[in-house]
Amino acid sequence: MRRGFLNRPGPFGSSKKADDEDLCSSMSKAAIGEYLPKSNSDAPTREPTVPSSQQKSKERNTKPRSLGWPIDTPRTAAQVESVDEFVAVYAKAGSPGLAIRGCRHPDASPTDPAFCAWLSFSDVYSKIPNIGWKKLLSTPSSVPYRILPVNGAGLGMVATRAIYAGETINIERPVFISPVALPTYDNLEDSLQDIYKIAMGVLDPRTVAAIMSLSNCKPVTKHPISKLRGIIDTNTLYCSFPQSEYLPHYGGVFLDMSRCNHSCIPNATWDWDHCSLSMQLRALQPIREGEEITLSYLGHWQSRSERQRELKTKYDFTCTCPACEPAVSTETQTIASSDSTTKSKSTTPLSEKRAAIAASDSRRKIIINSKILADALWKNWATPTSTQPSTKLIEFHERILQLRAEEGYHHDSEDNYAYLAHACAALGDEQGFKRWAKKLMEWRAWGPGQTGADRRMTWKRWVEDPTTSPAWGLRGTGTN
Ligand SMILES: C[S@@+](CC[C@H](N)C(=O)[O-])C[C@H]1O[C@@H](n2cnc3c(N)ncnc32)[C@H](O)[C@@H]1O
Repeated sequence: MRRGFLNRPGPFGSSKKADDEDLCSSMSKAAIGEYLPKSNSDAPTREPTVPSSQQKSKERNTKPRSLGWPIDTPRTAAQVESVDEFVAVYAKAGSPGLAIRGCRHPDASPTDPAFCAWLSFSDVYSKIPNIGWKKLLSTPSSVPYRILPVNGAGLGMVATRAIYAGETINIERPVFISPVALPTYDNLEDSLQDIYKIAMGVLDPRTVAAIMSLSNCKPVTKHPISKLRGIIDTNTLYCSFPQSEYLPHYGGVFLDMSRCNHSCIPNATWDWDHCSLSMQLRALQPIREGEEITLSYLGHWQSRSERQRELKTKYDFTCTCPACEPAVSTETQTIASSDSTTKSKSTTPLSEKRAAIAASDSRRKIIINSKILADALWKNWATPTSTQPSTKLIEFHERILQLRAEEGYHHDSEDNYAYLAHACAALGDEQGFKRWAKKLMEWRAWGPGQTGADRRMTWKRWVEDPTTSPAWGLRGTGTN
């Protein structure tokens, strides 16, 4: 057997945070460099090698404490990008075998059709007991959407009533789960044929028919599994199983959520809950009745040309969302088409469009860079010895909130809200802390399941008594 590599990247494929980080490394940090220390004299004073007991006590008080969710959350292992990387992580995981599990409810018999066929590495499989998956209890009482034809994009998910920002639109289980990368034989399709046949065999034939009716953007060959493979590649949403240290990356196919089309300014996002094996679809913006519900298939902040390239390669379409095709003003269009002399002097629709795209690319670059710089800035600012002005951190995150809003992202700024709340706490500003923390909690981004409930409870406790929050008084002006 040659150890090969089947990788299914995409939204639909890769960890959102990992995507963001990859992008960061290739971009200039100049745009927000002004917020970072310019020289050593700006840096916090270093602790002596052998601290006195007084210094030790000061160190205890100033030692960085975890800021909790959404800033300090465990990261999943990095996505593998090449055959060599996959071979290495696969070996580290102990070269686990593949297992096919039919996921059933506890009251189903082992011969009943499964609601999901789960192709899993044995390292995950052995850690999750096959005792049956409880019925999903928390699905919204009436789903606020229908799957309908959408102009130029096949079928899509369309809102049947107004949906508020942060609202859970749907909670759904996948019908098929598979690792995003697999060891393969020389011929990929031959090696997958038996596996896919067994996997489809554990499902109800109606579920298999529904899977086979999903969209396929890949070429279909004569091979019996070519179409199914294309459907899986087109429709998987990223799911992770942190039970595996090295191979946590999986993709799930969903009968409804996989119908969501892409926008570079999406109005919805998804959160995976590995404990209940379910995906939550959540509104990022208020959505009007009749409006299409969209997801981003990409890490959010690439430039337009990078986005277009990736969408064409992976999903075979050209994006025409407002970020990719910004509207030009009718006034300029009229001038351009009716008066050729004025045209040469005024802004043409094309130059206006180019300028709008360049402005959007530049905002996105600053936003993505701010994500990596935020941690360094916090560490530099949130200490009594910092020489940074007390307003610096607040200005930084308020500026990012403004840029995000200009890009059409008005609500989903949980990291910025959290940093702003912690900055107020560091300055001993109780009201400021409560204001930003409440904004974070109103936004309801804590995610599904027990993890989400724990995150919410932590912030609720901090809001009740901001002096218990981790950053309280770190700038030395609070009660600490
Ligand atoms: C995951 S499916 C989405 C549902 C699909 N439209 C359907 O009919 O089932 C991804 C495919 O939908 C289409 N698609 C998604 N977003 C699109 C967009 N913004 N514009 C045009 N086509 C899009 C592309 O064909 C893409 O390969």
